[in-house]
Amino acid sequence: MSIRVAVLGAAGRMGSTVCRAVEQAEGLDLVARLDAGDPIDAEHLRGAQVAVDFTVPDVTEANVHAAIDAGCDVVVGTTGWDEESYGRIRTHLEQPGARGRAVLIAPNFALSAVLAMSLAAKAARYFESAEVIELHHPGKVDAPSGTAVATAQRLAAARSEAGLGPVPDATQVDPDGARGAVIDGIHVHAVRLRGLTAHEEVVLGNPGEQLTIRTDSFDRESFMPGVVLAVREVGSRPGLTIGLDALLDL
Ligand SMILES: NC(=O)C1=CN([C@@H]2O[C@H](COP(=O)(O)OP(=O)(O)OC[C@H]3O[C@@H](n4cnc5c(N)ncnc54)[C@H](OP(=O)(O)O)[C@@H]3O)[C@@H](O)[C@H]2O)C=CC1
Ligand SMILES: O=C(O)C1=N[C@H](C(=O)O)C[C@H](O)C1
Repeated sequence: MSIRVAVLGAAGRMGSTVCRAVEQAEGLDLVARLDAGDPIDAEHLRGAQVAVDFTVPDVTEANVHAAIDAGCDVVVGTTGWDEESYGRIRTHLEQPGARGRAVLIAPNFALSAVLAMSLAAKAARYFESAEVIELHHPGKVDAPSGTAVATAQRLAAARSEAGLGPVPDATQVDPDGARGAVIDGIHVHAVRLRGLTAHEEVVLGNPGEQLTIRTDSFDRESFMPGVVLAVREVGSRPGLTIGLDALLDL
């Protein structure tokens, strides 16, 4: 029996790639392509069991609530989530009408990026300094990337667990923000460049040495195995799952 899938943001860069991947995947059946202006309700979702959201940060949370209300499990790749919005999804999933429903939200579905984040978190405790540089296509609407935010949070958590203090930094004068965004104490730098797709470097430094962990998505194809895996698995994980790590046993 195939899993019926709806794609939200179906006309976008990721949504259109996801539509093709779902059409080609064994055991998945693409039943609805929704984009801006389309209501997200049972009628328009056309019997979908899983809705996949690759839209824009401003609307993704509302889409997920609507898809849950329409009886779907949801896989989300859109950025813009934080602890408060995760909390509202958890609360929604505890309501009687939504119990048993599942939502999986991942900042990055590419295997190389998921592994880079995991390796960086593992390495973080051994280095005095840590910074994140993310590099993307110039059509991206948000900065820093969701992946960079998640990476910085994981670096910070690993450092704190290991008892490390703040990263060394003598900067006192920086009127234009040249040191980048600071997320949980980790500096994050965003590059937007024609020709790029999605890339990230985590640089970790000690006296006399540096470890660089780099992930490159040259093509949106790189995200598809992770998205297809999430569509297949989400229904067996009721509640909210954040990140692909759990599905990969990392
Ligand atoms: N987790 C991951 O692995 C990845 C995540 N992303 C993230 O996915 C998101 C989408 O990226 P990308 O495809 O490049 O962006 P695009 O701008 O190419 O696509 C977004 C699409 O969503 C549509 N849209 C806007 N509002 C709604 C709505 N209310 N309901 C349904 N559709 C809507 C847009 O329509 P219109 O243009 O008409 O407004 C557009 O077609 C971003 O947040 C990005 O960071 C990207 C790559 C990988
Ligand atoms: O907008 C993109 O392209 C990407 N967005 C995600 C993010 O913000 O982390 C994932 C990937 O970096 C591509």
